[in-house]
Amino acid sequence: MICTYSRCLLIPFVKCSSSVSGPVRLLSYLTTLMMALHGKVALVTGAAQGLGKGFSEILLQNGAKVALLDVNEKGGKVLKAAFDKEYGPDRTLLLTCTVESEEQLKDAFQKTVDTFGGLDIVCNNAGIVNENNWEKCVSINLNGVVRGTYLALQHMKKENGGRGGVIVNVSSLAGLGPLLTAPIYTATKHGVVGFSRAMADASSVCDYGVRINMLCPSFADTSLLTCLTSDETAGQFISLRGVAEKMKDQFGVLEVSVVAENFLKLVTDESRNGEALMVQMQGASYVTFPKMSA
Ligand SMILES: NC(=O)C1=CN([C@@H]2O[C@H](COP(=O)(O)OP(=O)(O)OC[C@H]3O[C@@H](n4cnc5c(N)ncnc54)[C@H](O)[C@@H]3O)[C@@H](O)[C@H]2O)C=CC1
Ligand SMILES: CC/C=C\CC(=O)/C=C/C=C\C=C\C=C\[C@@H](O)[C@@H](O)C/C=C\CCC(=O)O
Repeated sequence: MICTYSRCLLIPFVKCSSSVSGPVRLLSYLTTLMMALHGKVALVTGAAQGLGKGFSEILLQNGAKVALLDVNEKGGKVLKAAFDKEYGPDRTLLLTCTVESEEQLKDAFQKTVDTFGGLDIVCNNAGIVNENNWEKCVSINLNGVVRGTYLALQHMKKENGGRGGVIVNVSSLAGLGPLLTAPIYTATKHGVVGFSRAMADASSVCDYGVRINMLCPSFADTSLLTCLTSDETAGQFISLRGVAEKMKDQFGVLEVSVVAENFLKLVTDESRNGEALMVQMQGASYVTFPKMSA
């Protein structure tokens, strides 16, 4: 499959451990050179587990170098060790930080650029469900995405000497329609969609050279799903636990790899800007938003 992103082949990653012979290692090296994202630098927030881990892995499999940002230092170290073994120690950079802190996130972006020499792909993925501590949910899910988008543009937009590139902000199906069991979560994800669409239009008009898209998955097989029915995070909506469970059964639960494959489409398809890709069990489709009058 020829990918327009860099006119290279999107080919299955040849797994290569350190114990294999020279020719195989050479093949692995040549394969990496042919990868669609070879030479690209990516940054993923919330990378230590779940969807962020899946996004980071598919970026590595396609040749990118990846900065792994997460507040969970222990989880990040476990993932970094696994990626070092699979892809080599120079392909990833682990940075422990919270997206709630301007200072920490700014420092992480700078360390990424200083280490890898630039920035081409940013995935603002970190997110939580907490209808109890709803201010924290807004702070991470919406404010964190705004912060990560602005910091990404500082480094990526052409007027700043950046290389351009793509930002994928992770929303949800709950960013397109109301999830009655989690109204604050719904609000944050709707906010991610509205903000990202406006920023994509601004980027186009101002010629930043940066595409900004949204990923809107349905329920996916990660630890976040436990928040649907947990007293601590469901808050006053715990009485709707049954409704949440029924919705999950009706919508089904996506494999992380399926969400990651659709994430890669938003990264590599240079025709997409300001678009929301909905990922559901029955497949993925781009959202058609209502046209406003001129
Ligand atoms: N799992 C699902 O059903 C769906 C998830 N999403 C979204 O996907 C994104 C990832 O969610 P999952 O992987 O499912 O959750 P997860 O809970 O498995 O992983 C979230 C990651 O983000 C990190 N994180 C949390 N707060 C952070 C902060 N303040 N700063 C930095 N890192 C932080 C966590 O440590 C964790 O590694 C979220 O934005 C979520 O809203 C969207 C649709 C469906
Ligand atoms: C509490 C959050 C739990 C897990 C993370 C997450 O984001 C899961 C979201 C899963 C499903 C949300 C569904 C929302 C559905 C309703 O809003 C309906 O209005 C359907 C909305 C869009 C459907 C698109 C379509 O098929 O037309």
